[in-house]
Amino acid sequence: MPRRRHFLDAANAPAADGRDMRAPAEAADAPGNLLPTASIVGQAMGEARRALGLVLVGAAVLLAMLVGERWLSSTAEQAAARRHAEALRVAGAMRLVDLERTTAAQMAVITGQPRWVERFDSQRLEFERLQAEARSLAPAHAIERFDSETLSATAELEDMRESAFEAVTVGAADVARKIFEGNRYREQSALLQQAIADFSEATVAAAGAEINALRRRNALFGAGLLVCGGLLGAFLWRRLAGSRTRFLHAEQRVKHLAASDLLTGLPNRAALHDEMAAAMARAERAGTHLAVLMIDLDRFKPINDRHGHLVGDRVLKEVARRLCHILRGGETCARYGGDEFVVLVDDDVQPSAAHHLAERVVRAMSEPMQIGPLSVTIGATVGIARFPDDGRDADELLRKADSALYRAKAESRGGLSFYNVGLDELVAERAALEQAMRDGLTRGEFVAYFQPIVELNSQRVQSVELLARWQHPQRGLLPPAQFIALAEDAGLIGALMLSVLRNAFAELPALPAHWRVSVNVAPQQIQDETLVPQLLALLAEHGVPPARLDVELTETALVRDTSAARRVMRDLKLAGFTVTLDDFGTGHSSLAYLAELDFDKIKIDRSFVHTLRERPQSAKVVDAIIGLSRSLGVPAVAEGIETEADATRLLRMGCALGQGYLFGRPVPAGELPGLGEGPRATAA
Ligand SMILES: Nc1nc2c(ncn2[C@@H]2O[C@H](COP(=O)(O)OP(=O)(O)OP(=O)(O)O)[C@@H](O)[C@H]2O)c(=O)[nH]1
Repeated sequence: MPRRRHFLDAANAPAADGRDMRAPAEAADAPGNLLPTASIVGQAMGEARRALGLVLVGAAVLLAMLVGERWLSSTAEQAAARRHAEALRVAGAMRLVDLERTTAAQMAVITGQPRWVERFDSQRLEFERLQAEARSLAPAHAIERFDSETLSATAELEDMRESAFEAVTVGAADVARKIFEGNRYREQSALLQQAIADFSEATVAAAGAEINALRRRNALFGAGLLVCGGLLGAFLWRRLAGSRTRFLHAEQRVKHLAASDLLTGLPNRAALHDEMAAAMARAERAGTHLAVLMIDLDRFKPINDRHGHLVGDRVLKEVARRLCHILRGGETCARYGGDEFVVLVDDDVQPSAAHHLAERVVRAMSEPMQIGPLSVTIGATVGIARFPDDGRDADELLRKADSALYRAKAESRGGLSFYNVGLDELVAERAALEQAMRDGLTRGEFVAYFQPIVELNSQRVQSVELLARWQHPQRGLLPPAQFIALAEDAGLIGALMLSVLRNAFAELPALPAHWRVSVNVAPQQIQDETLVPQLLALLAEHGVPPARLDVELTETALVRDTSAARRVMRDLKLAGFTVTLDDFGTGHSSLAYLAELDFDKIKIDRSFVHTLRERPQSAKVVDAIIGLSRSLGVPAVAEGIETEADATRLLRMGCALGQGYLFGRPVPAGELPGLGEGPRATAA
């Protein structure tokens, strides 16, 4: 199954919420999808702002922690280093003072001089001060150990020194020496010195350990901070990456919306131009062909008029859906504006393939659409232009496709046409004519002509058919064949009918009061719900009773939209008009349907009357129509009677009324009375 797509597939832009833009109608159905651009941008900006805020807060917290930790740890480390240096100094000083004190004691014993005793005493005091200082620096376990190890040795050494110094004082230096040279004194001195060394070492080691512990803690804290920073960074990175992704999605979505038609979800005109430019550049390089199909819906306006714009919108969405459904790879579609769509075929397309695709489009559009409880039928006409033959840029190609569409519309709704040389002039000419017609309407250039309809048995005028003529300022008097189709195409037929009717009503006082006036209503007007109210308003304006107006509806118009036909028939009859079935025999309607519509007259198409004598088939058809009118209880009117023989034959066949050059050509109202003077028709 080939892939269906439209241009925005190229952008491959899924909505942030996951909706697939390849389902145009559904996408546009989603509530809140009409103006989401601002909120999408706002959302993404909010996300980005929040993520940035988090980054800033995270970075500030990390920085504060880092700075605080650096400050605290450097302060603690400095204090520990100070303590360590103090401990080293005090330990050294203690060893020195202990040495000096021991030396002073030895000297006191050796020399017997009391000044060494005094020296010893002062060193002892200094040692005690240093010991107190060391205690303030030493860890508790070292103090405890020192105290327990030195308590007895200190006391014993004190006693021995006391005894030795007393002996020195009394001149018994030998006794003193003996004490100092004794094993006990040596043991206790060594023990005390060892304890002092251990104590100093433990104090210095404790200070060093404190520094090391601080450094370890700092290293751990730093590592922790690094891990936290890393985690926070990773978290923030993910948040940032997430909001970046959302931002990119939002950006894509905004781009997508800017390039798409909000109602149908299809690419819009700007996107179409971009896509065409890209496709043309590709085709130029590859030397291939492109085709552009300009599609205009037929009879779409009456859907809006009759059922409202919401139904019209749903029809447009259904059109978009059907288009997407029938397109294949290399074929893309866009809404060009209003009820116009464009299909671009980027597939080295040959004319026959473009023709085939256009036919598929026309067929798909003419299938009835179910819109809620309503079943509506529209149609489509297609104009085709090709690259590079018809145009070398997007604007030119679209213009050519539009010209082709214009001609296709002019020829027949539901048709298709290729652009060809000379079409531009034709289109320009039609556009000029259309403008002239609009100007002519405002200037009242459309005048009323009347053609009598007579009773065939008495040849008295029974009514007159109102026929429009265009009093063109340069081209003179133009017959309806030269402007009615254009007026229908340009949507001016309603205005034209009212303008001619207004002129006709102004002439009515000059005509016999019992002459009725027949007016033709175009097929499009059947769908116009304002038709009957407008007619009534015009009649009221001129003081003409509705019973004086006979409305002629063609069989073809009645079969095109049967529900509109039933409604307009009902409204016309309720308003008091009579209704004639025009051009009967050309529209393939069913008899049951015609019987149901309750006509007041049936007109036999002139093509049967003209060939009455040459073609037996025509005589049979005319006979059948007259039989039908008789069985429906309404008179038949034969159009286009030009000879006496035809008039006589038709009368014999049972036809009650006739119209044609035999009884009078269409003339201005002022010339009608002349007919009454002639032998064939007399005003009653
Ligand atoms: N509901 C709806 N109607 C729209 C939108 N855009 C344009 N239109 C109507 O579409 C109609 C297009 O006019 P026409 O092309 O003359 O209508 P039409 O009946 O298809 O005429 P033909 O092509 O001659 O058969 C106009 O009445 C616009 O108001 C839209 O988005 N929604």
